[in-house]
Amino acid sequence: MSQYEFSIGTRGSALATTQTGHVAVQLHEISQVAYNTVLVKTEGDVTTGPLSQLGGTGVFAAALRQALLDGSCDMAVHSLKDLPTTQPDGLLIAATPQRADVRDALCARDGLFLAELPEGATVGTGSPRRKAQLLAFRPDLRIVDIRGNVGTRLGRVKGSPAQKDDGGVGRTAQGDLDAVILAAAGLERLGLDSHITEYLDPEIMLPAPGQGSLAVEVRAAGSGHPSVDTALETMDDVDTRLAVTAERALLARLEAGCAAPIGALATVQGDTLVLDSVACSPDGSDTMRRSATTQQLTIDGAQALGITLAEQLLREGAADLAGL
Ligand SMILES: NCc1[nH]cc(CCC(=O)O)c1CC(=O)O
Repeated sequence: MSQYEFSIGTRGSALATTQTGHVAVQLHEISQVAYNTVLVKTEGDVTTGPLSQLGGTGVFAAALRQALLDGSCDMAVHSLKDLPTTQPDGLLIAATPQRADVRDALCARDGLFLAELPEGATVGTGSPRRKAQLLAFRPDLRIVDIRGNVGTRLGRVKGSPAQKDDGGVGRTAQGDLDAVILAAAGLERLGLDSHITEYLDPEIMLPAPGQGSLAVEVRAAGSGHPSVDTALETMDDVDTRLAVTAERALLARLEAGCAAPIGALATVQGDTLVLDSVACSPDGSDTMRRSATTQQLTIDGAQALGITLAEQLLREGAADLAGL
């Protein structure tokens, strides 16, 4: 049985390899099955230019999914928020591990909070969702479209500390922005959370559907290793699964992708699943926040909740508002 091992695919970024490494180690510890890692290059990694203009959704996920389908690997670990809501034939999400911090994080110069940034301060983000919600709260801010990996983005902040051992934060000669916004989960997974100057309250900044959550995807027939399949079941977190199912159902019903100024966050509170959502005009001048709840704590119940809330948003004009 020495050849018995599973093969786990990952993108090459520091965030992707870190996330995949954690999942692989956990699966190995539960199943005692050995593993190997397969590096997969994706279009999102090689294309430069504004993220919001990259062709369609799923640039990060498509190549990983192809590697799964053609048998180059047995499972793939995705950031769920980068995963298109349409599930390809032949693949399924076998586990959504317990979710990390869902919030967006401000990484500002000089320890500043969002409310303390000076009039007209520059904030870097490539996300229309973050841009719109920032401007809704602080219309004076100047939002700068940036992209690149987490370390590159942190390096854009003025006076960001040069550290060789902090995950490759390349200090540009000096930063040019007052702040950037990144997902807290990614920063924490990379051990870079010391750069966070404020965890943004979801009342101000609703995260992307699926933010902070990983998805372990396998072929429909499973990973090919019964004890690894069992380990995947063990790793699946029910509350996370319910929450992200509701958030993604909302996104799918809105026919919106990760480039839309739409935020959503579901949480299990006792016996209730609460779904909060926001649709914004791209310039943040107009926002529509709506919430709904269900006591049906099942996948079907979560899906219905997302669809119901999306349909309410659409009835009230969210498609025109958010440019969907
Ligand atoms: N779009 C890139 C991406 N995909 C997942 C994360 C962070 C981790 C997560 O949200 O699970 C990030 C970076 C970011 O948005 O700051």
